[in-house]
Amino acid sequence: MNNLIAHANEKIEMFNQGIVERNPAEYEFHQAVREFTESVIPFLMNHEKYSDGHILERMTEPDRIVIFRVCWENDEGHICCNRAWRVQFNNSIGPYKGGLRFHPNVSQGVLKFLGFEQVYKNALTGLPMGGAKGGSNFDPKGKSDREVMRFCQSLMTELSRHIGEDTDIPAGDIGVGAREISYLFGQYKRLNNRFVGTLTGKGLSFGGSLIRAEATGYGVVYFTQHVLHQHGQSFSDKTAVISGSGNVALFCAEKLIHLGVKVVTLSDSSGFIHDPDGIDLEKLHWLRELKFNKRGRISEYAQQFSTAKYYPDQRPWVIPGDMAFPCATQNELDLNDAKALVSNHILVVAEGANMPCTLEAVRFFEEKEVLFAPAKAANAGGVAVSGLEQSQNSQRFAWSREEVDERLQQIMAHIHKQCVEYGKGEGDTINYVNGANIGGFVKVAEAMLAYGIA
Ligand SMILES: NC(=O)C1=CN([C@@H]2O[C@H](COP(=O)(O)OP(=O)(O)OC[C@H]3O[C@@H](n4cnc5c(N)ncnc54)[C@H](OP(=O)(O)O)[C@@H]3O)[C@@H](O)[C@H]2O)C=CC1
Ligand SMILES: N=C(CCC(=O)O)C(=O)O
Repeated sequence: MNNLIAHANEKIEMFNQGIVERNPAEYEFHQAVREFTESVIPFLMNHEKYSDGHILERMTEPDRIVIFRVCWENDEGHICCNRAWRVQFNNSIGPYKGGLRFHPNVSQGVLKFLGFEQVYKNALTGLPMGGAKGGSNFDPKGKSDREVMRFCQSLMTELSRHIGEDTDIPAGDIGVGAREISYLFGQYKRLNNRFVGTLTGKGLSFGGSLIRAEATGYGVVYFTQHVLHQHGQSFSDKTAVISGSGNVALFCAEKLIHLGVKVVTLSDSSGFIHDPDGIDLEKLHWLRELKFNKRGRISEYAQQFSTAKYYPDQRPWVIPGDMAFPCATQNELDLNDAKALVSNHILVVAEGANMPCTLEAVRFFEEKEVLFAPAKAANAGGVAVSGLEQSQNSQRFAWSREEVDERLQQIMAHIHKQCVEYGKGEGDTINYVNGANIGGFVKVAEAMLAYGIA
């Protein structure tokens, strides 16, 4: 057995050395591929059918990357210039599908990690969706609505050449919410004179789906329920620490509160608030108004509610809780944060954000037998309901809130089932990282091998 493990580790190191050489300085992409191959290469060694065909080399090379300039005029009449990308990673099982991110730290390497993760996340949903990701280094923070509109219209003028309802369907992500999707879709419709579902996360009056805004946050909670149930646990009498205060974090908090969980933290890029009494639905409603409409800062919560305290320039993982939901951004929870959570007897960590835990943190949770729900399984609810939005658009019929939520719950249950099937370890243990990576891999690999050398 030790020889087998040594051989697998040697193959993993050799493959990832090639990834680093072929993709210089794209550190987030290296990290995503390393985590994936640490699950898949040992699986390949026991499944000959996948080991030829150069499958991993092909899977870790995007089909194409479009990179383009976006020029726009600010409110002072000055010309501004940003860079944008669309990484169309893999459409083996369906048209490219994935979000658009507007943030100053967006780079090709970040979007390749996001696009790569999206391929296997989308595969786990069971819906016909390939993987892609796009975005720009444009910072929507502090911009007027008109400036955001001008930027979105300029970006879509180029992006529309590369997308379509059967080609590539973008959606939201960090910095791309309802406002941005509306400007992008309006420009796409104008340029093409076609009203088709080429973006998801649209407004309800123009083809959007009920529950899409809530879907990622709700889905993380549904998935976590399955993980706890699988291990004889439940949400009863539990406390949750959450990071972020955007689309994913606020609806994760909402669903947890609905299910009786005490939510005690939320954060943004300036710091976090701790409310020991718990964030209730009334406080959450105030927060949604603050974040989505007034575009305020989380620090204002502590000014509004005297039970809460604001911690500038810190992350919430020092606050004791049973469950941690990182819902902000990549690598926001490192080894020191993981040690703090374990010292406070954390029971489960569920990733609402994409790759929020560093590899060292994930390995530490594994070593300490913390229940760990990885992003490509736990946060797939958003893209799943995006897929359901496409289904509704195709049939030109909208389902009720209950119908969409029921389908979302079924999809999250299906994802959990695949994780159990492919993640079974010794005894009754389940490695959800292996389960998600291998479950996603198998579906994509079957299609790629069937196509031959393509
Ligand atoms: N939207 C979706 O459908 C899905 C999103 N995700 C992932 O969930 C995460 C959050 O996305 P979403 O809620 O949509 O985005 P939002 O823009 O709505 O919210 C992002 C939140 O994260 C915080 N944040 C962003 N960058 C940083 C940073 N560098 N350091 C600390 N905090 C940061 C923001 O704070 P501030 O306001 O200060 O910037 C904000 O509170 C991302 O990883 C995204 O990829 C995953 C699946 C689906
Ligand atoms: N940002 C998203 C949602 C993508 C989508 O809905 O197409 C993600 O899954 O990371």
